[in-house]
Amino acid sequence: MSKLAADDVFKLSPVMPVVVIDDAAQAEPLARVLLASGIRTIEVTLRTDAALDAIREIVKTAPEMIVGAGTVLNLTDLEAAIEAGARYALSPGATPKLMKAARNAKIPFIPGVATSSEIMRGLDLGYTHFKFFPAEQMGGVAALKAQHGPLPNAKFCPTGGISADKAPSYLALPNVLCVGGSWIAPADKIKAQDWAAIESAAKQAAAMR
Ligand SMILES: O=C(O)C(=O)C[C@H](O)[C@H](O)COP(=O)(O)O
Repeated sequence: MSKLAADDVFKLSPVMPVVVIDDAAQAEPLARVLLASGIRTIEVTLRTDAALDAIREIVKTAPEMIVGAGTVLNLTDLEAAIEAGARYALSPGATPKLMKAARNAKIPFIPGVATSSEIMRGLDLGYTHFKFFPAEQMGGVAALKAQHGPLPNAKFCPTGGISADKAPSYLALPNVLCVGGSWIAPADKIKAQDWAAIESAAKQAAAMR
């Protein structure tokens, strides 16, 4: 399978659903309902014991879904994500060690940043695409607007505290290619298998931009 670029990842969908999956059996129906709603990608956070199995399950049962791994905190997580079949990896932050090593990885790695210095460290190492985390708490739309002046080459997927009503103002910014969030498929709705609620939020998200 050809390697995606970070730019390709950011252009898959205006909204990247960030999910916490407790039971890998929920992965296939979740991927199916997102695909049917027009969402082609999903970020499975490596926060649960079931996460890697959930990624494997999606790769096997819903191959049209482009699955990424979130909460990739170190090289061990990155290797595990690649082994499970993730097509990209994201982190809430990034250590210099992880950013340096991940440049040669088989999948694109998207570091998390919250300040100008963190963005500049990433740019120095050749990264241009970043997760802005936690977006709302770190200044939201106004902060990203301010970063665009001095750092126009940095592109962002803001994530953290974003909801359906807040997403459009992020997506209108020139340095934002997509937004991430758990509001499309929150953990309680996945657990309850409330696919109808997830479908309705996903359809609304797919139509944004
Ligand atoms: O686990 C990670 O890799 C993260 O970076 C954290 C998630 O992106 C946020 O937890 C998004 O969640 P909401 O704020 O509920 O939309």
